Amino acid sequence: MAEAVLITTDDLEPAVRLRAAFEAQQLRVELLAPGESLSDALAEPVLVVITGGLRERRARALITAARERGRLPVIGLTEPTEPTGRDICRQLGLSECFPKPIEADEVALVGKRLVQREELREITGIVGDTEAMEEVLERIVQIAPVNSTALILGESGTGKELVARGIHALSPRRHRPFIAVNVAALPDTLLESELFGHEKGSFTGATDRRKGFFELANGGTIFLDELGEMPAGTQTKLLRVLEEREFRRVGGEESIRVDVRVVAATNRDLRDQVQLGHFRRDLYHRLNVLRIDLPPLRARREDIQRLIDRFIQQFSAEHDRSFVGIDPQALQILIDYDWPGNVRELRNLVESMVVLAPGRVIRPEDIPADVRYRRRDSLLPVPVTPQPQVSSGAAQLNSGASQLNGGGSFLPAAPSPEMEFILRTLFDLRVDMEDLRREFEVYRSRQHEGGSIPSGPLPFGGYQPIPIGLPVAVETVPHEPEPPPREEGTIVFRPGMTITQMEREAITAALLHSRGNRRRAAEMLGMGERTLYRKLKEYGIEE
Ligand SMILES: Nc1ncnc2c1ncn2[C@@H]1O[C@H](COP(=O)(O)OP(=O)(O)OP(=O)(O)O)[C@@H](O)[C@H]1O
Repeated sequence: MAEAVLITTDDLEPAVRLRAAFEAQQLRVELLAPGESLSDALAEPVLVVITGGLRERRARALITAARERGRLPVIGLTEPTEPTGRDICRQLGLSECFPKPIEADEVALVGKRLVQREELREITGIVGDTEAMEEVLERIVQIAPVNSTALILGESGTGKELVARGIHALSPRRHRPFIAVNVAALPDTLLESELFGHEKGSFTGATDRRKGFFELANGGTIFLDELGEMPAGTQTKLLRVLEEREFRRVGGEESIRVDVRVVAATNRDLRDQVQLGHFRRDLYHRLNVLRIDLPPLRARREDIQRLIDRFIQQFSAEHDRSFVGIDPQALQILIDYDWPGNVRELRNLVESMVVLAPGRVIRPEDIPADVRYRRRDSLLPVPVTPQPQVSSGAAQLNSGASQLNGGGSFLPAAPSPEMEFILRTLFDLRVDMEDLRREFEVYRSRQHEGGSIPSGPLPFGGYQPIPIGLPVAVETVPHEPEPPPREEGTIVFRPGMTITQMEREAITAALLHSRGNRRRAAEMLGMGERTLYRKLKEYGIEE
């Protein structure tokens, strides 16, 4: 069935002008006569425009029917005498409102963008209804049709590649190749030849002439992920491609011209990299023309439930499991968690729970301990022994901090002020002890290295105590004990840990030990750099 914008004829004059304006935007239009509903339309609606009587029964029925169809956007035209504005618009369940008399071209432009936003969600699978994500989608729609370079900034796992794919998919280049290159995953020695190709014999192993990604992407888009990791020599060559649209293959003399749109992304602060002299200032300015900032997941917690629903649906189908959803308490734990690995971490977690959870609903006990223990708003790292009967003396102490759920396990609730005071004091004490212990170890290791022993007081101040109110947990659920704090370069085995969890620990420890140097970390772990890179992504490990 063809797709069309449905315009009601409640007010015929603007309806006719809007039809012409939408058609000028290459969108088909169908007029909906008074009394006709969405199901009377011959075409599949992609947008509904209600030209009058917004508070009347028919308009309300159309809005409800649009909602029932998922995400069908609705624009409403308000009378000059009617109140208008974003709040009114939301109250009425409309995507956008325009007061009469309207500027038909403006309404059609906004309408087209709404249609494209939904198209974008469908093509890329981007989930997010928060204002921050709506803005991101709007930016993609604006940026897509032009040819300029685009820069996407955001923490790892926030969806930068999805956005880059969205820009390509809505652009006139969409029928040409989209090539994604992860700059950090390629060793420096190979990067240039992978990007720009090489001539036969240009280096050991170059047995043939080979085209690089820029040539392969000709006419399309190249996505350079983790651009902040690009070595200086390659940055210079990239700048030349951006400015002159040409380059030479490694070991080649001939200049090759290409028509490639560059979309770059990084999770590093490129301005800092410029200040530190690690990134070319001119390249930064060349790239920073059109920019999209992706918010971390913890800054848009309202999207978490939608993402979980989407991933449960997706992975239940993929793994042939009949999952129906998530228990409200489990959902709250996931909403409260800080998601350092962002959407990727959430996606991986939901997949593992869909595969491993015994029931058809994700329950709090299906959530791995490390996620439950790092809850944003929990209070303390003190495990409280669970009390099976709430009537005992110990349980009374506990009762302010927990409530019994239907399944018989204790769930954290706000502790009483006395309880909170006691637990906070214990926590402070623990932090102080931890600081003392670390300071003492530094002192002792200096002594060991034969360095001068400070005669004054011990060098306090080198460590940041953990601020109160940060992710620490009062754990009253009768499960795993609280994991002991990690020391730099130490892997702690806890009973119940899986090989995967051990591997995650080992990778984190190796990175700490190598101060973030991936190559050294990979060597220590006896794995290839690419494998390490893949695992960092898989486990959502932040460096
Ligand atoms: N808004 C979103 N809706 C649905 N899925 C998402 C969203 N954001 C990210 N994802 C999913 O999370 C995973 C990571 O996304 P993506 O690779 O685009 O992140 P990234 O920011 O490019 O990460 P990195 O910086 O590590 O390369 C992918 O599986 C992607 O499909």
